[in-house]
Amino acid sequence: MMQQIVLGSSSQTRAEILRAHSIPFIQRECGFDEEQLSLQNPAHFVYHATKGKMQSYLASYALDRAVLCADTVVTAHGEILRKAKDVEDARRILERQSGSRVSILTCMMYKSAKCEMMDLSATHYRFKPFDKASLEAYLQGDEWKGKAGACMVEGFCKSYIEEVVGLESTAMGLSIEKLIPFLS
Ligand SMILES: Nc1nc2c(ncn2[C@@H]2O[C@H](COP(=O)(O)OP(=O)(O)OP(=O)(O)O)[C@@H](O)[C@H]2O)c(=O)[nH]1
Repeated sequence: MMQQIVLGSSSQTRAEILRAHSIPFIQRECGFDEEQLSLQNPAHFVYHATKGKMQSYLASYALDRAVLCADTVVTAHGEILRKAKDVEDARRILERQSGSRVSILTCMMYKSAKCEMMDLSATHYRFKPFDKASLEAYLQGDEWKGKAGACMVEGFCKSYIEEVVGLESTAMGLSIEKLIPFLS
């Protein structure tokens, strides 16, 4: 029986990925504010955000269970695209990705009494131009909220994928295939 871990993240997507792989977990917030980071390099950003989340978690909780933290950003045209502030911001962020090459970077840090693991992976897409009416319909809903780049590679973006290099799980926020070997 796999040991229960702590998902140190409020992300529903990450929780769904763990559930889909039958990994027992409880979810705890880390309370780290990424807004304090002013890093332009996306890899540096997700690394320091994940490190901050892990440090914040360990300052609040004992290591009674293994803990997993992660951070994800989208980049397009050299710009880091994070979570949209409102629907206008979501429209701007998604239009930057339409018909473009987009990379989604996820950093994960896992710490247990036995081992520590850090993984930083990227998944690269080339999207066809987004259909304007479909984009507006997507923006009228709530699915884009709380998601890096307002995008859903398994949802709205899926039909526009012309090329992909990397794991879908990385693009969704948790490179699960890289984590599983470390789980007891
Ligand atoms: N469903 C889905 N979620 C995505 C996709 N891309 C990014 N996300 C989610 O977007 C969020 C990125 O924001 P983060 O700051 O890394 O994490 P968070 O959701 O704020 O949660 P914390 O770990 O508590 O900070 C995560 O929840 C990712 O799982 C995607 O293509 N599909």
